[in-house]
Amino acid sequence: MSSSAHDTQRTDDIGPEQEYLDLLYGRLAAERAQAQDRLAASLRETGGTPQQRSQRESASSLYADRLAQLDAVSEGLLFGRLDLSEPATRYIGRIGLLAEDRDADPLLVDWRAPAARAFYLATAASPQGVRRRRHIRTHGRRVTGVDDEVLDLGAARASGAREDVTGEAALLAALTAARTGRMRDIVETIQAEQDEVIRSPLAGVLVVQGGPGTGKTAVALHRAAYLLYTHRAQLTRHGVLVLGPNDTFLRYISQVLPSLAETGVLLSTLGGLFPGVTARASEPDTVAEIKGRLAMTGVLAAAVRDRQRVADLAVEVDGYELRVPAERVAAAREVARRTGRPHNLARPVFLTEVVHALSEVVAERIGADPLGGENLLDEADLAEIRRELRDDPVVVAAADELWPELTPQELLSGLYGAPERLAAAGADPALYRADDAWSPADVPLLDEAAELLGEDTSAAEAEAERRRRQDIEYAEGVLEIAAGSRSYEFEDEGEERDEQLHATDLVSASRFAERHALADRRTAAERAAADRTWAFGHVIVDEAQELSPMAWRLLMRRCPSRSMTVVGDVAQTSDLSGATSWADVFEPYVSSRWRLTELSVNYRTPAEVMAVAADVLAAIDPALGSAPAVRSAGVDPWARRVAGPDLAAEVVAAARAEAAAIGAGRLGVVVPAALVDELAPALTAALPGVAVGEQPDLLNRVVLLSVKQAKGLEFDAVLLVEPDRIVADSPRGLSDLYVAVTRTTNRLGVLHTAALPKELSALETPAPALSA
Ligand SMILES: Nc1ncnc2c1ncn2[C@@H]1O[C@H](COP(=O)(O)OP(=O)(O)OP(=O)(O)O)[C@@H](O)[C@H]1O
Repeated sequence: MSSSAHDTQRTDDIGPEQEYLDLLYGRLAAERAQAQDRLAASLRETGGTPQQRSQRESASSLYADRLAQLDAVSEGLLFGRLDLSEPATRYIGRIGLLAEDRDADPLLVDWRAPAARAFYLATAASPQGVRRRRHIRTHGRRVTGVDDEVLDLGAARASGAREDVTGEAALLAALTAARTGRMRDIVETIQAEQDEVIRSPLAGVLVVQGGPGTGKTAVALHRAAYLLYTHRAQLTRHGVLVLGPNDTFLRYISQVLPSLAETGVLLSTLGGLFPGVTARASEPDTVAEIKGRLAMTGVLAAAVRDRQRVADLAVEVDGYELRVPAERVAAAREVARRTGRPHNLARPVFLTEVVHALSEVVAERIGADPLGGENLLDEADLAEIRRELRDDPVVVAAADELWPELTPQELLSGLYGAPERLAAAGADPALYRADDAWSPADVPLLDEAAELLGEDTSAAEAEAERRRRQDIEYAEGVLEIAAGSRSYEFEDEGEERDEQLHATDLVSASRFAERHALADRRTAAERAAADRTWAFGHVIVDEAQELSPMAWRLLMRRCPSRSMTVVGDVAQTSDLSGATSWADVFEPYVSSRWRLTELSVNYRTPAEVMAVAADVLAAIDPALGSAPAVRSAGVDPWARRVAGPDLAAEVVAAARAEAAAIGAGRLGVVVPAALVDELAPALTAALPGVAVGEQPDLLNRVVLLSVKQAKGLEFDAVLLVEPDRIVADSPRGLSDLYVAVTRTTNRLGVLHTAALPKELSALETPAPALSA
């Protein structure tokens, strides 16, 4: 792709655009000052009815949000201008700014507003009322350049400009810029097919299938920003979840939404979706695959039933042994199970039944008529006996032995740690594990267990009530102190004194406690992160092909509205329990009511590398077509065979050369998982700033990582080591190889000690087209 006459860079237009940018920054500062004043005023106000208080709180959070928004866009505030045939001019930016005279046209149109859409969609063939589209490049508050496209079909044809790409020069600049280790937003150069996905309606399941580098991640994040803008009230209340494959990836994408002035989105991995558990342990892929099977629902249900035991129950109460036979315990269990309640909620029923049985034994012992008549105890006596038994810790402990209250963690570690429990639940013995380290594949199982066990919230409710009383007592104390200190503390401070007089004279302790109780100021995203049962307003899943059926089950529970955006590539699936067909994933939940859309252009990987990747893709599935690259890098990928003992030294030498070739960019050294530890010492000793480890820091210039870790990431250069082992390491090894070769934005080099996998044979003899 090259810049054309149709797409011109103009220097004489910088001055006027700079003036406009100055005007916008002036307006931004004024809006900021206004929001700050309003926030301060609303924070100063106190008192009023609960309704007034809550109105004030929402106003405060509105002003605080606006302030955060205005601060977030100080970089790259303005990036586009449309000259319309009406005639009129429209400036497009990261947020909208109104003129001081609110009736006048807005000074800046938010990129998500309908009025901005032509910026992304207008082409020479379909100009949508646009005469000229201008990309305005800025650095800080300075305009550094403008690129114009005149949307005139004749001119476009004459110049040979591409019609499938908008803002060619700006796009090219974005794509060839050195990577930084953090993904950047693409708001200035969103392409038409991406815009379509971003602005797709909120409802329903939207699946976005696309090859590597087609912008799936970028589009998913911009869609989150768009949906929050368009459905602000609804989505701020319920929250938006963005699910990514691992923590390194989440850090990689973490700047995109803040740079679009959106922060209320929960970014999480599957391992982070069970509050209170950090699930990062690794485990064999085969074990994770078993855990991901839908059959685990049956296993867990059986595991729960297995914890509801039947045996003779014997307790010593008041020096006497009371015994309930196993048959009676079995009957109690049956009554509790028949309630259909989850395990922990059915437990009180079981306890009641057991206590009933015990009370009969007691009644028999102390109330039996020695003359053989009716029992001497009446119903009130029996009720009293039952109450005492129920409160007796010995009785409760004995019942717990048979029907214990369980947390999901207790159920699961109890199951994994005992071969006999695994057998009783019909589970694969491979799930046996001695420690308690949770892996991401455990999270959907913990969630399933939580559903099966239910939570007895009565203790938590009692605790909440206790806290409320404590707060009131505390408030009473505060009021007393305030009353005492009034006379001397605020003598000369009229306003504050008034405020104190109100507090002590007019407000009861309970109202005071209520007013000063910490309001839940957390955002929906923060509250959602702490709440296992949170129902999100929208769920966005990236690298969705990797999720297991059990993981989908969890996600569907978190998204009862089924308002979801799912992006992925079934050709890149590496997890054994991942998906190879979207229909298989969604049909069980929404039957055929999901929409599939495809992204068709690869923005990341250059044509030279895609020529190699195409052979790998064909080996995965000949029916899959690869997305064509939007540009060439002008560098041929290379492969070099080296002797086994020299591998580490060769990797160091090649890494050094590649790092030098990319200047300020980033180099990814992608190796088979087993080689990471082996190569790390040599590489870190020889090159400064090499990142390696479970969560390597991508800001480093050189990163050593496995394919699994490299998923979703990109580097200016990729050095791929021992590709044959990557293929051999997993049944999905070819998909891993496909992921590895498509991580580069520019250069690809391969080092191998064994023969190259045949899918990379294009690297042995450079293809004629490339060597030309
Ligand atoms: N319209 C665009 N303008 C500028 N850059 C873009 C555009 N679309 C995509 N890109 C860039 O292309 C690269 C690849 O995008 P992204 O990571 O979203 O692709 P992906 O489809 O998720 O890839 P993969 O499946 O391989 O992980 C990123 O650097 C992204 O910023």
